Amino acid sequence: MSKVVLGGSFAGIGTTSIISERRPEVHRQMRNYLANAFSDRSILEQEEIVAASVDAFIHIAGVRGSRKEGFNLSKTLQSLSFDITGDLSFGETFGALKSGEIVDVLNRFPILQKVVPVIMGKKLKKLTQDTKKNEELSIKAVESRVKRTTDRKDFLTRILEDRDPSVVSNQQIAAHASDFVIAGSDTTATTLASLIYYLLRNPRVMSLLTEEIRTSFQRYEEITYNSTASLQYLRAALLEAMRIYPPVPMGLPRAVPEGGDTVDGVFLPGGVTVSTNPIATCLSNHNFHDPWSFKPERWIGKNECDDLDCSQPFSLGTRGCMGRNLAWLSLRTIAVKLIWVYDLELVNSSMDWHRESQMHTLWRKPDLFVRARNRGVKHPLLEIDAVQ
Ligand code: HEM
Repeated sequence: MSKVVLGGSFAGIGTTSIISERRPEVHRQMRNYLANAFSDRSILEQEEIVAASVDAFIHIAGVRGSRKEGFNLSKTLQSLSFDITGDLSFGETFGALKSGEIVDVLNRFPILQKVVPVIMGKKLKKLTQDTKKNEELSIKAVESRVKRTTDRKDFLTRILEDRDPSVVSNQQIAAHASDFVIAGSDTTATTLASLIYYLLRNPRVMSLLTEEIRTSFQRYEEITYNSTASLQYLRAALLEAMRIYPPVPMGLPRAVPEGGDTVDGVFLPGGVTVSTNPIATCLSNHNFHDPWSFKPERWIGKNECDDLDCSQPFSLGTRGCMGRNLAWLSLRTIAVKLIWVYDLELVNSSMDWHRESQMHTLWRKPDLFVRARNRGVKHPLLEIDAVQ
């Protein structure tokens, strides 16, 4: 059984959701009726919606990143992942990338205000504290998506297809939808920020990954979920980024079942809360050789030095991440498109971004200013005169 982990929406108005629901049987039912929205088939259908936001991000990276002062990659990735999860969950984009302001998103979707200030810091909290709206706006967004006749393939497509409205209300769907944004946006943005930071601090690794990416594709349009699946060094670099900087850094609480149980040779009475701390397991030299070094090679071929199973960024078991297919779609296509088009450079090369990060349930990530220079790719998307 799990406690509320990354927030959990709507509990205040009597609706539990996939993250906040604690009764195993009810939670299992929820997972069953949501599973279809996250299947491999659904991910392929959702790819077009995801790609629209990724392409907007690639354009913006070129416009803003070509300046001497660079652009804040960490914040822009946060906006991108908000737009992707919002678009899939509520049937409309939040527009965070274009407006450059996550505050606008929060005013439209106040349910997110509970968790986002944890991630983004006090300044944001102050900007949004006057908004007294409640969950109604999220429900309205779902209702309007339910009424609309559309052939767009988002999470709601499958959820609505499979639902019995007498069992799963619009309010229930809105609660899940808010959870998807909370669970899927910061985690994806964090992994990519960690990846790019560590690549820029490790030129050898960056050059191997760049070689793999640039020799695999002739045209931008070839970069897809399926075509990036065979990139072994990319997969390894992403796994290493999630090991060295776990996107969900807190120990996820689990209750020992009634009657007690034995964990690692120690008997624990029922009801006791246990957890495994990802930072401790991923950065312990008992589990990983030279744990503070960024070495994608750990994840390739035979490895007798590391206990790779100690890094479980998506967790395991009945509460493990439902969105991992979607996460891989975003992680792979964003990283590949960025590196295929641009040569990247840290603006402040002496900054220790990892050391300056703070953990407040999730990560409070410092700014990460990066320059992005087009290596000579010609594509209408990359013309620097439209969106800024
Ligand atoms: C790199 C990206 C991601 C990472 C590292 C990640 C990690 C996790 C972790 C560790 C959990 C487990 C919580 C627990 O065991 O209690 C979780 C749960 C969950 N994740 Fe993800 N996640 C990612 C992306 C996504 C995305 C893109 C979505 C969908 C929009 C998503 C949806 C969910 C949901 C719905 C749950 C709750 C599952 C349940 O309680 O049954 N995640 N995620």
